[in-house]
Amino acid sequence: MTPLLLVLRMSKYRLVLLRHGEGAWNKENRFCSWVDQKLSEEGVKEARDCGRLLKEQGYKFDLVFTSLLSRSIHTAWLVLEAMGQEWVPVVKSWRLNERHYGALIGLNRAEMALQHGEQRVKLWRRSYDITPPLIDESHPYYMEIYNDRRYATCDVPKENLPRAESLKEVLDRLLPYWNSTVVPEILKGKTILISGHGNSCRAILKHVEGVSDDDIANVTLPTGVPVQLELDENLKPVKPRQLLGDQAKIQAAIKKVEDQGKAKQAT
Ligand SMILES: O=C(O)[C@H](O)COP(=O)(O)O
Repeated sequence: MTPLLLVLRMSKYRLVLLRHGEGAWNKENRFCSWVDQKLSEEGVKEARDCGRLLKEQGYKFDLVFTSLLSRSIHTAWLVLEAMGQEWVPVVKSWRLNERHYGALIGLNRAEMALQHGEQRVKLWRRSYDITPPLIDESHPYYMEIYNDRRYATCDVPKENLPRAESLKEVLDRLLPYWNSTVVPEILKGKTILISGHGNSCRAILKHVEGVSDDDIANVTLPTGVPVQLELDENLKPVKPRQLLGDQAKIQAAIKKVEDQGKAKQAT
């Protein structure tokens, strides 16, 4: 490689994406999505460990983005606390929320795989443009979600908030926020942490890395593992994403998330 090309490929910005620590419903293998479940004990530990790891790596954050869901906010707090960087501003938006799983919310993935087949569950979970069945007012969590005060603070009227989303629809609602609010901060040279969700982080990866519609089905993120992106001045990756931490443990955690969609009677 010529020195010029080498310079062109140099990393200018570092960004960390983080799927929140384990939540209570991750443990129970239920689609959690927009239900505001808190972190489990293990999730609290994962977030603290993540903070310690990022501190060891020398990270100094200038700004943190979270969704409106407690598990992403608590994860950000615990990470910053473990790093001794509690003062760093935290900005929240519904546009970073987990994918809206519609009528699947609250259901057990393994039982859904028994009823509908593992392939259907895999398509619901990982395909790019398949929207799960819509939630309606008869759903047990409908009121809890849409009557929550936090959704009266959004930049769209409550009636226009999603009733179910494919990953593509997550990206469609996330991208305006990414372009108007996150990108300008990255371009100012700020080191940013996005404490989001499995599927909001997948949507960002799809966009930033230009992952194809087919290949994004093979991207699964474990809870509490920071994903480091190194970007050039055009915010294009200069190297593959790095999942930080013990690689064997990370691979095992990815497999565990994937296996949540295997058919099994709930115990
Ligand atoms: O919404 C949820 O329950 C999860 O955080 C993401 O679920 P998934 O791994 O089935 O997409």
